[in-house]
Amino acid sequence: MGSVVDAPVVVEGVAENMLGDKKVTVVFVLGGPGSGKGTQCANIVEHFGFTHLSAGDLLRAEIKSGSENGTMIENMIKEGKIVPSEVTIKLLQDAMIKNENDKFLIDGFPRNEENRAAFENVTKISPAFVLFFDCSEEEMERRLLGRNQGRVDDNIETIRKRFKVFVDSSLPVIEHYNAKDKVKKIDAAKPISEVFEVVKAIFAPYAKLGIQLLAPDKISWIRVMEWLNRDKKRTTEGTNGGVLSEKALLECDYISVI
Ligand SMILES: Nc1ncnc2c1ncn2[C@@H]1O[C@H](COP(=O)(O)OP(=O)(O)OP(=O)(O)O)[C@@H](O)[C@H]1O
Ligand SMILES: Nc1ccn([C@@H]2O[C@H](COP(=O)(O)O)[C@@H](O)[C@H]2O)c(=O)n1
Repeated sequence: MGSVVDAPVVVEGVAENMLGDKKVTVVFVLGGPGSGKGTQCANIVEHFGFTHLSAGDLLRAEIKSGSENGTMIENMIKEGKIVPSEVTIKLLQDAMIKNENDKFLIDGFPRNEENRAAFENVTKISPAFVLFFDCSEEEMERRLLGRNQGRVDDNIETIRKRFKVFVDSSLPVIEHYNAKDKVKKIDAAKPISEVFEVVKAIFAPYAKLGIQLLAPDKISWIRVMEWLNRDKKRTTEGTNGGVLSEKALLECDYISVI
């Protein structure tokens, strides 16, 4: 019996974009403060191999790093205001370039129309889709006041300001993508595990398959991985030099999909 490895499934029609020389798939994760974006992103990372980039976390790290923008960013966050786009976009872009992954969850961005337009102009990236965690202010307020992570903006005064910024500036971004049929709205008021069941169904095309080598003497992992990595569509060449589809590969007697 051979060993087990994760292999990606074919994802047809998913938007892929350019970041310098790098092709990436981006999902924007939006929703009000405390709607559960970060919590669900952690689940998606674990199950679907995305890299989570939280705009808020990147800005907080920038404050800690002692950067020249640190004081300005800290003041904006304390007031629940949106930091100028060029600052946040630079942080996101650098993080994507540095990371070897090609699938990113961008959480808490774009926060306003300026964020959105500037990101598209600078990176030429448009999202494959947008996850929108929909939750009442009453529930979000309860969660934020109970979060207990020492955040300077988790106090009732700043929370109210953040709710207003969300309604005035962030909802129009969601409406923009909704008009393009790119929004997947999720009822985020439910318990964490129930929300993730819905998220899971949305990300199903990105699921990883386990593959088991049944006859390691007849087929090597190197050969299988060569086939799977041949190109993005996972069309693969057979040993006879012809073209072997992924379906045929997965039906091969020497391997099984688990
Ligand atoms: N579905 C849920 N039900 C109850 N509590 C939740 C749920 N999802 C997240 N929480 C809790 O609510 C708090 C806020 O969640 P989280 O940090 O994921 O929200 P967020 O949308 O990322 O917030 P922010 O935009 O302020 O960063 C956390 O303490 C988290 O454990
Ligand atoms: N695109 C963004 C994202 C965040 N901010 C600022 O950070 C604060 C916290 O963001 P979270 O996503 O972690 O809740 C937010 O209130 C803004 O002040 C931003 O400016 N631009």
